Amino acid sequence: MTLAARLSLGCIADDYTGASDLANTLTRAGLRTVQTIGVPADDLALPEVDAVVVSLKSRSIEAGLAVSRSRAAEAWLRGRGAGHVLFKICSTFDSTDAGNIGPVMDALRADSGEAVVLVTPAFPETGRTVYQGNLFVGAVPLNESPLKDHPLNPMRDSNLVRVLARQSKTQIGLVDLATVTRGADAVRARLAELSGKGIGAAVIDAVFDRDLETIGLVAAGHRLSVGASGIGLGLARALVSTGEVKSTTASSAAGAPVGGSAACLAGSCSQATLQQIAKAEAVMPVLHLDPDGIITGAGEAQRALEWAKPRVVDGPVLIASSSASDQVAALQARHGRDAVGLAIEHAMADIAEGLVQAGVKRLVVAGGETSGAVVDRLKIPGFLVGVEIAAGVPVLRAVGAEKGDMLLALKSGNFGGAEFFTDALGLMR
Ligand SMILES: Nc1ncnc2c1ncn2[C@@H]1O[C@H](COP(=O)(O)OP(=O)(O)O)[C@@H](O)[C@H]1O
Ligand SMILES: O=C(O)[C@@H](O)C(=O)COP(=O)(O)O
Repeated sequence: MTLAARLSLGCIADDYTGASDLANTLTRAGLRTVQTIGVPADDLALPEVDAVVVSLKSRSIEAGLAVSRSRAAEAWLRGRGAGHVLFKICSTFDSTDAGNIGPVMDALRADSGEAVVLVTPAFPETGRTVYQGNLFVGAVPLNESPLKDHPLNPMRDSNLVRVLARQSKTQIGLVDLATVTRGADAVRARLAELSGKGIGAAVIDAVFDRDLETIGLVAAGHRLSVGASGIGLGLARALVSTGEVKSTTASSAAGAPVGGSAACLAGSCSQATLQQIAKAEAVMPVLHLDPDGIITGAGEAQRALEWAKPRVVDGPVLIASSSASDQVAALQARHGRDAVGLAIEHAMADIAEGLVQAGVKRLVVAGGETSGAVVDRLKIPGFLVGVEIAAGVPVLRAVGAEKGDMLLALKSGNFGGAEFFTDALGLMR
């Protein structure tokens, strides 16, 4: 692997869609960036880069495992010279009280020797803003947004100081918007004050990109931060403005067309994805899987492949497991939340594998956990970032994949406009 003399930014993302969102943001801000799946093998050939985003599937696994995998990624990034490591979490702070943001932050903080960690999931471009420590999704607080019904990480408290305090061993402070608005020195002074009180992490308000630029300037002087693409934007702009990184115009890494057939898989049950599936019905064949059939082992994946194979030769198809929140809740009540999630992810991976064997080379996947299961099954070790389809979702070109050239789009459940599937396929040639 070829890297710049010293990696300017190391990132650990807790899911694969989140990683591609961050890699997209860093690329657009001028950093040469690559997304790897897990810690890359030494023989993975990658171009020279300023930033590496190591993708983990650690958002919804047992906390101890999330900690050990994140620490291994951090050690690898530090070993390549990364002075700053960003732990990329979801812009909707997806995690239960038994969740992993706090434990991973605590472990990375200890490893980094960081006094006080900056934390913000703000990502204004996608409507995620933080005020007085409360996360807003568009116009509503997190606990009133559709995230209250997320299948794996239902978010019922919008106050992130409280949410993080329930997960972390350290006390959590707040840097409010008034302080951020006064500039980097005011933020530094507030952090020093919090640190003096033994507070080990601070949620920082951010409403506009300019707030994230201030935060980025401060964060760049630290060893560790926690947040979504917004703080990535701030860090990237700080690295460019201080001359640490020479800005590079985003190249069209999607490069030459790959051809082959195209397919879409949706495992996200978010309102945005449900709407995108409904729109897709008008323009491509759509198969709705029977989620109960998947769990009771009734050969749903095989049935889906038999349906899809004759159709993909004529044009793209979409296969979806997604259901509305009341049906998700009913299914989980019958079979258990984890069993449902895992069984459907496994079926989606089976379907993706079968589709690729049948000649699919362009694949759109909706859902973070779903994307993780699919990419792992396809044994793709990394991605280069291509053009942006929608905020937070780039076209990705697989590197080092056994199956050869492939283009993917890994869509966070919540991202993209109503016509997302068509928009994506239009840019994936
Ligand atoms: N019909 C369904 N009922 C219950 N759970 C489902 C259904 N379809 C998919 N799932 C599961 O819901 C979870 C969705 O998570 P994810 O793929 O991360 O989407 P998002 O990006 O919206 O968070 C996955 O574990 C998936 O297997
Ligand atoms: O920050 C975000 O919102 C996304 O990058 C993200 O993490 C996506 O997670 P999923 O919604 O589970 O795909």
